[in-house]
Amino acid sequence: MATFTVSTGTINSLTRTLPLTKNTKPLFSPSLHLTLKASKSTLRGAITSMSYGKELAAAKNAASLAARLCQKVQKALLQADVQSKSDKSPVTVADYGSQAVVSVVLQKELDSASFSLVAEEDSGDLRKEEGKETLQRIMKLVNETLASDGTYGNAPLSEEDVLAAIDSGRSEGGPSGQHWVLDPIDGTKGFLRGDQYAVALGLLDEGKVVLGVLACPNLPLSEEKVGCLFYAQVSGGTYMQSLDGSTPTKVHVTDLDNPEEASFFESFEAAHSLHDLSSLIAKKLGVKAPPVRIDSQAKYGALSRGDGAIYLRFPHKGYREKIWDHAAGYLVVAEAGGVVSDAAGNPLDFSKGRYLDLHEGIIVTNQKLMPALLKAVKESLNEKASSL
Ligand SMILES: Nc1ncnc2c1ncn2[C@@H]1O[C@H](COP(=O)(O)O)[C@@H](OP(=O)(O)O)[C@H]1O
Ligand SMILES: [Mg+2]
Ligand SMILES: [Mg+2]
Ligand SMILES: [Mg+2]
Repeated sequence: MATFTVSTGTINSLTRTLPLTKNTKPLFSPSLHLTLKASKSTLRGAITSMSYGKELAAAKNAASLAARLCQKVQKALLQADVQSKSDKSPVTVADYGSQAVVSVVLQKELDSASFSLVAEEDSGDLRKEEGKETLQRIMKLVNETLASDGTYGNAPLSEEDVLAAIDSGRSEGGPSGQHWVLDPIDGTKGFLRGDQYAVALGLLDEGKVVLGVLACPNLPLSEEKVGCLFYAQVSGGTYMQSLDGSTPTKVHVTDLDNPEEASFFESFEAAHSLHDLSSLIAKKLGVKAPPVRIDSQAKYGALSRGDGAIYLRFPHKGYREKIWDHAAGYLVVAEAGGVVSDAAGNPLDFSKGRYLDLHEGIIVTNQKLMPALLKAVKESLNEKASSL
């Protein structure tokens, strides 16, 4: 097992050198020391001998290519790239383009007759008169991205092909059969700010997540390199490699058992998670470090390799979590030895369609810290309820 420690200073200078457009912030809070524990993978059992080997290879390809498209757009971020969805969340040409690329690659690599995809975006706004110009830009981006790979670019896609690829994501998922689950850009707000985001792709089989792939283009891989691809297969462990395909390393969550030494992740956006509640929970646990606020499922990826020990997510009342916001991240953490549950300690159930039914929120940590975390969560929720 090779263990290497990256000091906070290194992380800050690393993130400062990211080739981003605006508002690039250090990834980690100044007091956090990031310990990355990784063992060199022998690759035995990682890809070849597993039952989802073909699907995993296709998913890694699809997510990496989609990440390439996103990186290109993030570098050239323009206000005109942003559309507003009817639910008022932002959506960019990169969200649509990424979804189209993943859909096309998976269908080319796998049996397209039985293909089912549960994905965040749909083409509704692009089919309107005012979406025409955006659609053309998406088509160009998708074709350029597919051509850049050499394998998929022989016949350029038409506008109708792109719309159909996006709309293949309308599946409802559910408890039977296989369904891909895609968030083409998770952390769109982070993406727009020039911060963290992820392309998150999972595979459900009979209601269980069996594959998870997270492409995190702005997450440091090492002292020299930025951009991580995490992938996990059920019972196969979690691996991390560069987006351009370096040798994978096996990763594991932290083995910390003292909550006072733990640091915790939460959403950058206060609208997505109750920061006051997580600070109360952290205080009860005795956590000394300030919260590490980053966007997207990059939090699950970072936690899977031991950068920080806890992830707390408590949406405001009434919000319903979607499966694509957690499926891939869940498996990446679970296969790295972590535990993901709702605030009452129940496992997440991805078999109920597009939404997750949850008690209050989502908490993530290692097995040793989970009992103390659950206790602190319960006490904090009770306190919050009695103060209302
Ligand atoms: N009010 C809300 N509460 C909780 N989550 C929300 C939210 N509004 C949007 N989200 C979800 O939070 C995700 C981002 O998570 P994070 O805060 O960890 O970056 C968004 O994914 P998208 O960016 O894919 O839309 C979106 O699905
Ligand atoms: Mg969204
Ligand atoms: Mg999302
Ligand atoms: Mg998204």
